[in-house]
Amino acid sequence: MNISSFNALDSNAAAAVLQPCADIDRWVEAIVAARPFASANELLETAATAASPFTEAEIDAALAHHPRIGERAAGSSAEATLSHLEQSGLDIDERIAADLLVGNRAYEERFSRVFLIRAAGRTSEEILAELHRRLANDPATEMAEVGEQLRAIALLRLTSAFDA
Ligand SMILES: NC(=O)NC1=NC(=O)NC1=O
Repeated sequence: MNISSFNALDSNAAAAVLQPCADIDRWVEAIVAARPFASANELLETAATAASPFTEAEIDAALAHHPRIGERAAGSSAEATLSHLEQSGLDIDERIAADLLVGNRAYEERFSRVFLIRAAGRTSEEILAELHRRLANDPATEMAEVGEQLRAIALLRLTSAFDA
């Protein structure tokens, strides 16, 4: 989509473009309200600022839709399609899949939410190493890291939506 057609959308339609990037109403509404944008980059800057930080409540609500790393996103929603696309580049073999399953479970036990990481541009080994590293985080540190990953995924999704 180009920025001028995004500017011209009514608020609901504009929000529908943004929601699959991060299902956080405050964030979506802040970007919609900041229109018109002179460029896609201006939209991205607004989005980055509005996502710094996401609150714990916003993060936990948004994570409800993220599939586990290594698992196929359920359904055919825009968000599920994006998740699948982002994870399709992962070269997950038997061993890695087993280690991710164990690691995801341990992470969910410890932090009571799904392990979230920007998968695009990372190998499955890097993701497994990050999972093990972050498992050792204290809850507050990990909360901040999750927020950063959610922000990175949202901005990546926005960038491809506006081919910025
Ligand atoms: N649990 C996850 O990390 N999920 C995801 N990471 C991505 O980059 N896309 C996802 O859906």
